[in-house]
Amino acid sequence: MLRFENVSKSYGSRPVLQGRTGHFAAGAYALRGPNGIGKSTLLRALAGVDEADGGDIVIDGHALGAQPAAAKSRLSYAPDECPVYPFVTGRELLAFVAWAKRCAIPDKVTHIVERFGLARHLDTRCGAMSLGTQKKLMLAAAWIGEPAVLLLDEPSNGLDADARAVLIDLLAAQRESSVVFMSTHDKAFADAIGAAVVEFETLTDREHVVHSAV
Ligand SMILES: Nc1ncnc2c1ncn2[C@@H]1O[C@H](COP(=O)(O)OP(=O)(O)OP(=O)(O)O)[C@@H](O)[C@H]1O
Repeated sequence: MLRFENVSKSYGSRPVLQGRTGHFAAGAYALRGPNGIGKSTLLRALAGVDEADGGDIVIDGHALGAQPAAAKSRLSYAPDECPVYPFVTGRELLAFVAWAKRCAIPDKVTHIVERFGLARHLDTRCGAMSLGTQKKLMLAAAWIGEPAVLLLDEPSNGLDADARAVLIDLLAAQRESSVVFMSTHDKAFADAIGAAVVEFETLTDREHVVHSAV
């Protein structure tokens, strides 16, 4: 479902990703590694948000380079910090994501919005939301479009205890049918989801990784 090979990325003359390779079947995976090693950079490259300099990325059978629209329609990405426009309301953000994915907002997302207690914030501008509320909104949006691959950057960061429990429940269910590939320093959260630990350093072309964690 998620396959990437020899992914590389530099910022200026500084290489951050070199030869990162991984194959992942449906399941949940907790990407671990020290601060600054490149986890967020890898997730952005896999999402096509920040284009890789080299390598191949395939999302649910679609090459991100050759078929970007098809590949992006099969993935969702929730960044750690929300790059949302401050003047857009929560409702407008969800509508925008649905428009970008050429689909309606599914009942499941409406249900997630309710479970996160987001309904009363939907007409608030994102810039006026707390960081935790913005985070919940971005996470709810990740369920739009029935993604085969969910790329989540530090998904438990900033969530209150109730929202964290809801997210654990959602991801534990989602891993049965999708790849949930998330960076996290939160071991208890990853364990509660039943996520397999993937050390960033092991994602190399020297050690060809094939993971299955359902
Ligand atoms: N847009 C950018 N421009 C220049 N350098 C960047 C940029 N984004 C990230 N970096 C650098 O790339 C390296 C990897 O950063 P990244 O955020 O991917 O690490 P990380 O493993 O996710 O860290 P953390 O665990 O702290 O979230 C860091 O040295 C960072 O300073």
